[in-house]
Amino acid sequence: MSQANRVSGHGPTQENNEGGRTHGIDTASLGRTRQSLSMEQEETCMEVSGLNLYYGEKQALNNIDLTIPKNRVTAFIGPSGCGKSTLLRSINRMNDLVDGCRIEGKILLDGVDIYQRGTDVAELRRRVGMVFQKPNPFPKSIYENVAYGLRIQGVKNKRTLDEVVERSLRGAALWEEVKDRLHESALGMSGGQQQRLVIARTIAVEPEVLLLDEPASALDPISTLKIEELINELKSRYTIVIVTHNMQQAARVSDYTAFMYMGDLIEFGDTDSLFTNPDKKQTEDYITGRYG
Ligand SMILES: Nc1ncnc2c1ncn2[C@@H]1O[C@H](COP(=O)(O)OP(=O)(O)OP(=O)(O)O)[C@@H](O)[C@H]1O
Repeated sequence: MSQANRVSGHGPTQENNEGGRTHGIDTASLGRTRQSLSMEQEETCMEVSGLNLYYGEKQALNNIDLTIPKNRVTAFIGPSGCGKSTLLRSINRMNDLVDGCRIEGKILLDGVDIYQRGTDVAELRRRVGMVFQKPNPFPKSIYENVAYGLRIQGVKNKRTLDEVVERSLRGAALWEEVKDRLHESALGMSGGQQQRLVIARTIAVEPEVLLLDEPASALDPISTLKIEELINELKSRYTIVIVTHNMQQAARVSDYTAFMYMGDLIEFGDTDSLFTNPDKKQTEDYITGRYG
């Protein structure tokens, strides 16, 4: 058992690890070198505490407590309807836009409750950017898509805009593919390129956190791989939270994983431990494909 599998909070007794390949998830072929992870050693980026969320009468999240570590990738997994997207959208208050949605509890960003009265929600969404399942570039040029957030902030200087556009496109691993057609419509790009463009647009305004809601589920396998590689590169600069239906993907890209079921956070831990030696029976049933 690796060091990563001995992190506190996971019982050592379950006999379910067969030489690195457990529950159908091949943790030995994660495509990157795992470092030993322990929440005790992580810097906190965000802290969710006592979060209850209701859509009208229906409660969708039940008393969620979760610490999101800085400059790591945290994955939310669980069967359809368990509340992954709802929790993700709570982290930058996207649920404010849903009629009848009500929350109790706190979500701290750098120690400050994002739900406290007087929070500048537009500024919060700049700091906590979001990328959705379906790429949603604006019907504008590639350049203008990336420059959009700065233009909204009133930046007019061409040199500044050029620099940010190039830096963001490089950051999203897209520059080489588009540098000769920056002024062509973004709608002419492939789906995978569009999704990386949306990531470039999001990082152009220098967020601290990137929320990714199934960012590769509408993409082909090669584009998916590019997004996964990009996530691995971006985490040195950003805290990333990803919702994914794909457990292999969660195992490949994330450092920490939260397993949710029917609005509850069942288990949270470092990804290797959660997939190879889960604490809870419900987690084990899910990752072995018994439901979901
Ligand atoms: N806008 C909404 N209004 C009412 N109920 C909603 C709304 N959005 C989600 N729900 C309900 O909240 C629960 C959690 O939904 P959510 O989309 O967060 O789950 P999920 O785990 O992300 O699901 P999936 O994997 O299918 O996307 C579900 O019962 C869903 O029907």
